[in-house]
Amino acid sequence: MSSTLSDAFRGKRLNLQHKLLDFTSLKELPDLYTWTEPDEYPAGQSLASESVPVIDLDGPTAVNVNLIGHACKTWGVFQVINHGIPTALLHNAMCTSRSLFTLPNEQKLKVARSPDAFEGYGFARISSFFSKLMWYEGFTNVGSPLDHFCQLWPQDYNMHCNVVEEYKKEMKKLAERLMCLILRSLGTTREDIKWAGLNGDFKDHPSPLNFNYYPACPDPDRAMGLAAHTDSSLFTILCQNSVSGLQVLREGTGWVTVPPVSDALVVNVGDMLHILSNGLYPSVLHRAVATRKNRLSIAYFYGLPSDLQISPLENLVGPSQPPLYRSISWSEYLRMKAKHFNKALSFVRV
Ligand SMILES: C=C1C[C@]23C[C@@]1(O)CC[C@H]2[C@@]12CCC[C@@](C)(C(=O)O1)[C@H]2[C@@H]3C(=O)O
Ligand SMILES: O=C(O)CCC(=O)C(=O)O
Ligand SMILES: [Fe+2]
Repeated sequence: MSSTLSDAFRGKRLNLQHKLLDFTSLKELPDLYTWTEPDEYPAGQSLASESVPVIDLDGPTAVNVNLIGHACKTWGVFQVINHGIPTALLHNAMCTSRSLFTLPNEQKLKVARSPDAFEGYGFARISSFFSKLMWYEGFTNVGSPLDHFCQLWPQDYNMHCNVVEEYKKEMKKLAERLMCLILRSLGTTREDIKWAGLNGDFKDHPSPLNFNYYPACPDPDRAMGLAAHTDSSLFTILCQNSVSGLQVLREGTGWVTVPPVSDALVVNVGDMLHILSNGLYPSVLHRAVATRKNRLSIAYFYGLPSDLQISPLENLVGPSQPPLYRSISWSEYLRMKAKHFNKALSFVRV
């Protein structure tokens, strides 16, 4: 990860001074975890006609493009099946994640994210915007996981490193494929976009991986897994285990659950795609609710070369549709997000 990206979080103090809880032994919700933030949004009605689109990537490409465009525009989220990532790899990545979070606290704390750092183990990064803590543990990886994994698993680090490296390689391939489809759905191609690279290869894409763990909660209705937020990425590819907890905000409906579908991956629109599409594909507000069962997810944030300036696509702006956002780099945007959280996009609006 380039230093400019990690700089985004420099000085953003996280509540790491709080003692880590041994979640497994708790029968009641400690006060610090009793979520008191008012929920501004109603719970969604699960109408059969209103479920998050599931897109088969094995289908004819022309269909995918339209379906993907429609899903991005109207939902900001969709699930993909037949995406080409081996089931065994998804399973192994989940096993590595489970193995990480079930290590003793002293072990996990060896790789604790320091207040200024980008990578490592800790509370939800967005904790600093709330007075209460989330029922959550996370681990962020950007470059090679070797240093951290050697400390976590002095014996087995190699196996876990291989899994994570392979997972990131496969995610990158899928992300590039999805990006092409998304660009086509916006009426452009990656050949038309300079930053996509001369050979059509997206170069130097820092794409952080976030391992998320929501331990079984004794009182889930009064706790919060991960509070409502949008991602800063172009889009995020999320692998979730079989425990449901992810919800997206749907205009006119409220919170809608994204049900775990076997072997499917969830794709959600982030703020950089919102800017690139001139607001046509809005980034989706989402959250993870606390549950009575252990829940795991792995988020791959498909980013942009850190210092590259992006602005709304040329073919989407004109005299009748001026650009709604100024040009900005991902590293500058991450800095704004770390400061203004869910209001960051409004600071980029012209
Ligand atoms: C590049 C990143 C995006 C992210 C911050 C991170 O360094 C890795 C974690 C990501 C995450 C996950 C939870 C919500 C979020 C807003 C946060 O604070 O950390 C996102 C960040 C983001 O998308 O801006
Ligand atoms: O765990 C989930 O379902 C959501 C995770 C998430 O939103 C994130 O990592 O940004
Ligand atoms: Fe997210």
